[in-house]
Amino acid sequence: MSHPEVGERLASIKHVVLVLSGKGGVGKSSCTVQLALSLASQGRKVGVLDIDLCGPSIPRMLGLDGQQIHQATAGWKRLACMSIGFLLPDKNASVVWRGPKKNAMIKQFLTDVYWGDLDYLLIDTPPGTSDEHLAVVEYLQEWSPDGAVIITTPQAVALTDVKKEINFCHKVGLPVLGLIENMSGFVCPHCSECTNVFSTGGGEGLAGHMEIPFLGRAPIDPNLVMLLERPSKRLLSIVETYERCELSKIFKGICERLDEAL
Ligand SMILES: Nc1ncnc2c1ncn2[C@@H]1O[C@H](COP(=O)(O)OP(=O)(O)OP(=O)(O)O)[C@@H](O)[C@H]1O
Ligand code: SF4
Repeated sequence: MSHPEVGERLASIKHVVLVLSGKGGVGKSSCTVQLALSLASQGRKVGVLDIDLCGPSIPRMLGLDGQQIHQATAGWKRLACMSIGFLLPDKNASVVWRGPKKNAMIKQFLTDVYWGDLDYLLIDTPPGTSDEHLAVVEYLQEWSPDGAVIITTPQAVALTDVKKEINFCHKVGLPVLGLIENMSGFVCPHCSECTNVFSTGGGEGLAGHMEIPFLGRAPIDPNLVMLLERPSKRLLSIVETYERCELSKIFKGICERLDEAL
């Protein structure tokens, strides 16, 4: 089915990138947020669309829980966000919907939200391949999204699911822009010794094997947890706080490689 209204609404957006993960809890939403913060701190206009309808975490991570405002502009910096989390009566409300209702919600997000000019629209998805993925891929089909970034942790059990995710992308004709290995070791804040809690290098090996770009590896960083658990109430001040976090240097490199892949 044709969806020209989606194309019209997204016409002023340069790049649309989906963020996917095979398994839950590997840090997909926090990597989406870090990509957004990193791009915003480089002066890009960034929007984040959260289509993890049953577990939206982007509003909480950006400190927007319970707020109506979901866009902030300061000078050249611009960060916008849309999530079902803004539409629920409270943060403990659960969404128990079948496929057609989820599809309708995603279509509404893609046709009704006015983003204005954006350099990047990052779409955070649920783990695995579900109704939400099929819906977003179908609605974006004619408009041709740039592709997908896949998040994994280094251990074998997560990597098996990543192969499935890559195969899904191939099946639906979604280019894989690259892979990020998250939670790749823990750097001790006292002695800077790196302990490979979940082993390391598995993501890079898999990327080589599947012939997709490896965007980089991000270690476990307690400062990120603090940043995302207690974000500032001003949307753009989280960009400034993140710039002081060690992980921001790593994500700067990841964003540069993402730019190259685009
Ligand atoms: N590199 C990291 N360093 C420290 N904590 C991290 C890192 N990456 C993710 N986390 C933490 O791990 C938890 C899970 O991350 P997140 O919610 O991003 O995972 P997810 O893959 O999106 O989960 P879901 O399956 O619910 O969509 C969060 O509390 C997050 O702050
Ligand atoms: S040396 Fe080992 S135990 Fe000591 S602070 Fe570093 S990681 Fe922790």
